[in-house]
Amino acid sequence: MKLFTNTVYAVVHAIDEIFNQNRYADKVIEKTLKSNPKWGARDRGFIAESVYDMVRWWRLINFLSPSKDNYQLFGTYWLLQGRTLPDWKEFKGLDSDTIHRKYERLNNRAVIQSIPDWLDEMGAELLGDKWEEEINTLNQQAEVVLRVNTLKITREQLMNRLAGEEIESYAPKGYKDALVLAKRQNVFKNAAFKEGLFEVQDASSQLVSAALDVEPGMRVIDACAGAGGKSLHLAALMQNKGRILSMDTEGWKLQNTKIRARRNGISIIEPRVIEGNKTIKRLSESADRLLLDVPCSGLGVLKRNPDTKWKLTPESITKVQGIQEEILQNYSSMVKKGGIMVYATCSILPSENQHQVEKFLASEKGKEFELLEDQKVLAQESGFDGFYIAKLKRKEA
Ligand SMILES: C[S@@+](CC[C@H](N)C(=O)[O-])C[C@H]1O[C@@H](n2cnc3c(N)ncnc32)[C@H](O)[C@@H]1O
Repeated sequence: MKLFTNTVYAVVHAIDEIFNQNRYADKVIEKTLKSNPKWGARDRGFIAESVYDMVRWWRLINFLSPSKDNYQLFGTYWLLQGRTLPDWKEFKGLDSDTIHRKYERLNNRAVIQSIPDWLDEMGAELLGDKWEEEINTLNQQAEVVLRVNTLKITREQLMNRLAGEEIESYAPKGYKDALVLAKRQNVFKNAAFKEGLFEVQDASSQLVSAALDVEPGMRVIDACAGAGGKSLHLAALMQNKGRILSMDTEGWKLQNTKIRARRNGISIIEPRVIEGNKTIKRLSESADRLLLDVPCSGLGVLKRNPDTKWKLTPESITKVQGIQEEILQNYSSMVKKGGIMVYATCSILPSENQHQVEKFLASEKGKEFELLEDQKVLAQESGFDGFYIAKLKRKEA
């Protein structure tokens, strides 16, 4: 593959913004791609993939040929892929054999997997012999998964429509609304997306709304709705009948939910900003179904957001665990007696998952609930993102 100065410059510049200005990789990539409308699909693919890959392998490439110069680091990444470099002055001094020999001699797992030492220790402690395979899987590129908007189209119809545009996909077993694209590509410009026929949502994430067993006509609360991915799915499962209160502490995220609901042809979603405990108290015992898709470390979605591993710290994980605990304690009162509550994270750490549910069930508030089932979705087993989904019932009396 031939390298071009302008697209390599875009990658190097984006890396500088991510690591030196502490910006989110997805936002930086979005801005970079917008900066030059003349780039075609191949250029865009090259930029996005190279930036994500360099972020993913940042510790490893810095170990193999330490440098402050992002061109040199790009060159190391490129050679590590088994590719060759052009004769540019920016790549002077880089030698493929030296880099590969150093790589082959490596025996430190945290460096090989390109993660911080603390994360390797925490993962090994909490996941035992499943950790190595899990982090290995999470270091791979994510597939593009669509969730069919069944309010507008069937999965088969969408598959055929996309195939007509030479976008091949397959229907993964066990995920009834999902389609996986055979080749990674940006589908947000596709007419079918603009018509609201699908959303981009990982297959594991699609298990969350399904676990709530919603029915048309129910009153549902999605208490950490964010941009509304799960709310939209819930609305489709309810055939757009009933009411969904999509709540979040961040009002700007709920604005996105509104836009997406309109595109999806959904009218039953009502966004509501959480302004404090009063908002929650007013909704006491009002929901047939309650979704707590709580903030978490995001360690289950490292494939998609590789920069998470450089932004997280053991302290930030402890902090988010405190928020999860509070949400379980304070928000669970919103579900009616006899109703169902789902607690979900996109984390693979038991400390954010089953340990939280165990702690909740042992507490005074938790005594009113029983655990019906939980799914510990590891990326290595599902092939998709890592998730945790616990389904609890509020006892009748
Ligand atoms: C995992 S994300 C939700 C993703 C969303 N459900 C979706 O499917 O797109 C967690 C959300 O919880 C929100 N959040 C953080 N603290 C909260 C709190 N105390 N109460 C409610 N939401 C909170 C965050 O703003 C974030 O949008």
